[in-house]
Amino acid sequence: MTGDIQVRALTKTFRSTTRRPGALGTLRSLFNPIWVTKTAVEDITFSVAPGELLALLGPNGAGKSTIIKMLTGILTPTAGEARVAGVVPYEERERNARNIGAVFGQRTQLWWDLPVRESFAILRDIYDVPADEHAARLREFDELLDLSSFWDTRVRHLSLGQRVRSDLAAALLHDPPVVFLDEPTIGMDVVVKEQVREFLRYQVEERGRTVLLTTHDMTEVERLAERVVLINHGRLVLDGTLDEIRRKFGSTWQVRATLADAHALVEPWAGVVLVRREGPQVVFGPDGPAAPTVHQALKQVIERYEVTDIALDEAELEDVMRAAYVQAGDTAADVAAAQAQGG
Ligand SMILES: Nc1ncnc2c1ncn2[C@@H]1O[C@H](COP(=O)(O)OP(=O)(O)OP(=O)(O)O)[C@@H](O)[C@H]1O
Repeated sequence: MTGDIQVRALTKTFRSTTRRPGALGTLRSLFNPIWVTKTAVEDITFSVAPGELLALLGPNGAGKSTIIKMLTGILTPTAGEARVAGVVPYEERERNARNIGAVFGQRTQLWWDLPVRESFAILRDIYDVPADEHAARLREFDELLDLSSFWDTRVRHLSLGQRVRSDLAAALLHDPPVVFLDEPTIGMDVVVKEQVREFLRYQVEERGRTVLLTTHDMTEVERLAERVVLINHGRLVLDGTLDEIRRKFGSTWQVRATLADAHALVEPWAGVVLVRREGPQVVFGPDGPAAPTVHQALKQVIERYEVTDIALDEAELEDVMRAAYVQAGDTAADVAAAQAQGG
């Protein structure tokens, strides 16, 4: 089972009408509407390898859902193209549907008035899954998601956590190689969140599924993703591994060391400040744009001092991402402005 996602120069603009102010204006707008164009996704290119989990991140309104809607075949791009497991989703919606599973944390795809297990049976028939395969997969999902404790309950009576676990199982029952998850754990308690993350990790690592995940939860990104794509105002601002992004933007590290000699002379050096000192305990931090990476700093401390213990605190991913948006976003804006001026 393999599936990859290829997105090239993908663009989506929405055209909608807006009203003029006042009652007369509203009336005039009925006969002579004002059209406005909104570019939700602009010239986005990225790919996800088979068996990889990529987190697609960005602030509210950045364009994440619009990208997922094009990849699931719900929307057709204005320009550019996308392929999911070799299929152009908006040209072959049915073929694409067999290759993908999708979970939208904010709404269910299940039949509201039916017990969960009946929804599963309907999906088995829709996707022509052999009965023994269906039963085996359901057993596997039950082990990881504990579905049997509530699968005879009507969907409308499920808690949020139970509902999303059911949605996840429903999305994967036909064994799709590619899975789209739009904020799957939003509003869940920590225990259920962790259960869902374990399930997703299993699906990627053991079942080789390709996953595109959107989330605002940085703990989730840290637990699940190796690579992230950041978008802002519909444009791609960054594509890299978490390590690369931390190295580039995570400048708020601290290195804590215990010196062998409690009275040793300690002085800052290029790009590094002494944050605190209490006897043998010293804490170093980054100083300015020329600061070393956390790994370089660790090495420099060991080279300079005889230490009996050393530890490092990395920046919270949330802070790293904020720095990435600001710095990478500015760079992207500069590049776009230079291109617009023919520079
Ligand atoms: N059908 C539509 N018509 C007009 N504008 C739209 C439509 N769908 C989305 N947009 C606009 O496109 C932009 C991107 O929206 P999108 O839902 O993709 O963002 P998002 O990154 O998923 O945000 P969130 O994190 O809030 O879910 C927004 O400015 C939104 O208002």
